[in-house]
Amino acid sequence: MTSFREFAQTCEVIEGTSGSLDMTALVAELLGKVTPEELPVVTHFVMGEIFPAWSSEEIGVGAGILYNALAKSAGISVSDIKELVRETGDIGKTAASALKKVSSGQATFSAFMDESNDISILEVFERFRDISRSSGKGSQSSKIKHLQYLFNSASPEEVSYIARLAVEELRIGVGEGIVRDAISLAFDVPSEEVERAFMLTNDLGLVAVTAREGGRDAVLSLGLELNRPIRMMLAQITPSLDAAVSDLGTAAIEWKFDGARVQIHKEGDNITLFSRRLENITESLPDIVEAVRENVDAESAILDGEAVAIDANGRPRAFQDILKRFRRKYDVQSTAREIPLILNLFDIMYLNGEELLDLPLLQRRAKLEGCVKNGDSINVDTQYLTDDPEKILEIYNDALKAGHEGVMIKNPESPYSPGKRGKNWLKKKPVMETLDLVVIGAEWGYGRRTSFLGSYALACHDPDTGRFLPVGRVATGFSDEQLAELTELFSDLIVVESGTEVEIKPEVIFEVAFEEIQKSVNYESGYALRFPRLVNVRSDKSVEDVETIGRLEEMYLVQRERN
Ligand SMILES: Nc1ncnc2c1ncn2[C@@H]1O[C@H](COP(=O)(O)OP(=O)(O)OP(=O)(O)O)[C@@H](O)[C@H]1O
Repeated sequence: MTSFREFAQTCEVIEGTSGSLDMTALVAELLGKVTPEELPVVTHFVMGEIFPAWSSEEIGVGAGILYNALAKSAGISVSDIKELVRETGDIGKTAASALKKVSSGQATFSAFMDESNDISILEVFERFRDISRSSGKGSQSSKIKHLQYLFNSASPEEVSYIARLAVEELRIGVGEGIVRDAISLAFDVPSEEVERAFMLTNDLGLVAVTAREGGRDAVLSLGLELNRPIRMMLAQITPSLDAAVSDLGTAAIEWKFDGARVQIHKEGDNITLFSRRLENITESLPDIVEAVRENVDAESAILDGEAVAIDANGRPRAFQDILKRFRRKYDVQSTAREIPLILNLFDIMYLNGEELLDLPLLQRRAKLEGCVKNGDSINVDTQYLTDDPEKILEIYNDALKAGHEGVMIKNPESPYSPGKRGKNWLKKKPVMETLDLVVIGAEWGYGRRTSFLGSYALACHDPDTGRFLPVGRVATGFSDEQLAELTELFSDLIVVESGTEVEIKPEVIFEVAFEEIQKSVNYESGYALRFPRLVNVRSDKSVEDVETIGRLEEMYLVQRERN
């Protein structure tokens, strides 16, 4: 059994390390020495996660609960905790400093002194799981009690990482890339194979355990499983239709439908739907479930498509309307009548027990067409095969006339590459690209807007280190009503508050339009946005979808080519 103390010590060393190779080696060493039972937990913990991203379990601890638990454990007031947060600027340091005062002043924390009383990694995990399962009336105080137990059982050094984990922000700079490489190093499996298994299972904990127990062969044999979502294949922007044709030659052209992505798993009559964030959204979309049950002739299948909210004339409605359907928990049937959907299927990854990922697109397409009967709410649209830019332009204009976004230009020979954004799928839209960025901070307004959070600090993602890198702020594009809604949404996500500035747990994604991406020394990402404005709050996307620093670079280069 490994103590949480050992985990905390490794975190401390990693925090003081900057090179990603050194970090990878430290994580590999940690993964190599914990017990098989602890391995999945540690794999997630080290990335600041408690449960795998696809899991429906959530810890649900915000600043309010955490401050309360710390105050109670340290025997000081919540405002003292807030004061410490202002001083230290970090919840981990706050926790350590609040509890250090207690441990040096009183003898109540005798557990620190005696290593045999060390709390284990699994005990910490089990408490977190209990917290996630506290629900309904009294759940707040039950969560506080569990946290108090953890704080009171740990040393100030450990407390720092328990507090950070409780809000799922470990801040040691370890992201998916480093954990992937660490699994590869620790258990001697090539990194690309670890990556592929991850894209198929969405769970690095599972991949780590498999690699340790069965080595390379076992990792290679990890495959698709019905009812476990796989990462979606993504598209790259192409600056022009001509450029796309010169990249791909003869290409498969489809409309780029204006809706939201859905991955469908069919196992007999049992249908499960996953959103772009890989959340299970089956309950919210009974009409799609029914359409798949009636119109997909397959014993088992995994399908990919875009659900579009349509008006009385069959034209796509505003994006916000589709979000009203996704993840809806009440009034599901009446909302389904108000906002009908049509599911446009465009890919198939699995059919009747056979994995299709490595089949060329055109062969997958034939299988898709073979098993779907088009109907009012399900459709496999026309796919054109051409290398003529004029013809593609015509299809593109038709898509826009019908109210859709543009076209997808796909390599007819390409496999389905889960989680990849590459040249095999290109997209062309008329408007300037928007960016999906995560909100990491905000500022309390002034004058009429003092009670609203505004001027949101935005960041992109560095997959190598797992860190979010600031790219600037967005302060325009908000109505008063929206600011009120956002203030409420963010109130549970505030991690640190200092004067009018607040730091926010990275969870909410803003889709932002802008005039231009500029190089900038003012922000850690090295880029800044000219005239950013909010287009949509993308509650269908998660932090995994945030633009990477590499993509910003790529968009910067495309923009330079265009101008
Ligand atoms: N025919 C189609 N084939 C593939 N994807 C399609 C198609 N029609 C619509 N889409 C949507 O386009 C998206 C592909 O573009 P991209 O990979 O850039 O995702 P995105 O970041 O959601 O982009 P956007 O914000 O432009 O929709 C898919 O996620 C899917 O939701």
